[in-house]
Amino acid sequence: MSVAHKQATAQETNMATARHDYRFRPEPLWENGRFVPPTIVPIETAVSDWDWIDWLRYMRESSRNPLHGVTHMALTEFDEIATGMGAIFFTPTRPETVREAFVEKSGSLRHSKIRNAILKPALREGLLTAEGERWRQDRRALAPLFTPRHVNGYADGIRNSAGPHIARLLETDTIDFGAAMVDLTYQVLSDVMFSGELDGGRTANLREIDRFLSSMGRPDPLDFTRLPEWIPRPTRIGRMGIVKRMRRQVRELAESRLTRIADGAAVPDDLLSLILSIKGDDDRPFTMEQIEDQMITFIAAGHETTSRALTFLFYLLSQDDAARTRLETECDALDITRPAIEWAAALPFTYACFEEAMRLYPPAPFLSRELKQPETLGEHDLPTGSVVFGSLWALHRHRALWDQPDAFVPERFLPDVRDRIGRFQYLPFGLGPHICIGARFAQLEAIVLTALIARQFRLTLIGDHPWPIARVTIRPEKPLMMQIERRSQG
Ligand code: HEM
Repeated sequence: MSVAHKQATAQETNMATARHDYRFRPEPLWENGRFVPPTIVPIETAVSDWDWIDWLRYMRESSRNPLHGVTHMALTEFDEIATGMGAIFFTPTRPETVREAFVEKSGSLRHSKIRNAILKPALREGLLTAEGERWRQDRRALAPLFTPRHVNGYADGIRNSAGPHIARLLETDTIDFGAAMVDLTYQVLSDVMFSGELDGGRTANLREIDRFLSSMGRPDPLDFTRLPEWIPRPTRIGRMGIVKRMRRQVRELAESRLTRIADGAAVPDDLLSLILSIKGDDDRPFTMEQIEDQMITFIAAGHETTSRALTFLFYLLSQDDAARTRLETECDALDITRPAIEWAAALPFTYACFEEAMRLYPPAPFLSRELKQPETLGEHDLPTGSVVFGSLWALHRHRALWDQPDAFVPERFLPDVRDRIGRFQYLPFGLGPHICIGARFAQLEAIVLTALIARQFRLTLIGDHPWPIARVTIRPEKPLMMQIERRSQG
């Protein structure tokens, strides 16, 4: 019996007697020789059949875990439209409609209120949250920092930074692997972007960032209403202290760098120095506010995403011996004296595993927008204010787009068959004008870190299977406990 069928049966039983059981958690299983990790069981009834109790429960559960907001209909049919609580919600899942909405007609979209409510208090006018002319100018100014030439230049920096951090983090018997990956990607980013000067490598800072991101990423129930953004959200009160402290640290570092530059002293050749040297459209350098916003944004957008992808990748490998052996064999054969930029080409299966992990657990799962003018998307005429919800979770697991949609099948991403996957059905880095500016950096970093870890260590799950929960990123709900076995000297 397929997972979808099994889950459907469980649901039907529930539906006969009660409302949707948001607490139901299926067991992991093997299906047609493939590992299927436990995953969210979506609500089956059509939104049009819901009464206000269904809506209240849906809002409460979606606030606790936004993955519960993805309905069975979104996973099985194309372009779900729902009306409720005075708003229209449109979830494009036909790849052509996804392209139409986020590329061709992206000019009709703005970031949604809920996205702004979650991200803006901390990121202010950083690239992830800015819009209109401000965003256009900043994107143009920052784009050169992420060209292939620049990112390739970071490759050996990533590799040199990662080695000692991996040794420090994984030289132990058991570990919360998710936390270790957050630590690792933060340290690598901090080294490459700020030459490790941001916090002098203090993990206290890291813990704060982690706490801040996990609290920031949870929508407040009031975010689902039409109440204006300036009305304080109860669950967000008290979180801003962390943001203020981080901003102060970032400003102090930027100011001390600027002083050193003005004094003619040598400064590290890193991303911060580049940000401090770029000029906007008006030929002026970024203001201190802009620098703070962009640096906080790069920290927030740049380390958690990659760490989640690695966390789920190593979890999936820990369950699939054949895939793990193949990946280890490939990584063992790698000549690590070669420049890191050449590694990806030598590791096609490893890269396929990374892509498949991001299909099953897209680190940034939702592209949340609303219409700023009436627009036709797919077959629907939508009024101003309609929510356009790009659900990478639904797209990546859509029953009509993927074979064995919930199973771990890395081979589908191998180079000889990769082009069978439609351009607009797999979008871990988003699409359109707001496509991830750091994608190339993340791909490079992920392959380097995966190869270095897999050559030296083997991880075995010793605790519960991870239950995916969406905050800003998809993360395991509880610590992902792994046993570590040393394989080689690296
Ligand atoms: C596996 C790692 C990553 C994933 C899956 C990822 C995913 C995404 C996605 C889906 C978006 C689009 C959001 C939207 O349209 O609402 C995005 C935007 C963005 N990402 Fe990433 N990201 C990753 C790594 C990074 C890194 C390493 C950086 C920087 C160093 C970064 C910086 C940004 C920024 C600044 C934006 C906003 C772009 C704009 O609106 O112009 N990301 N990312």
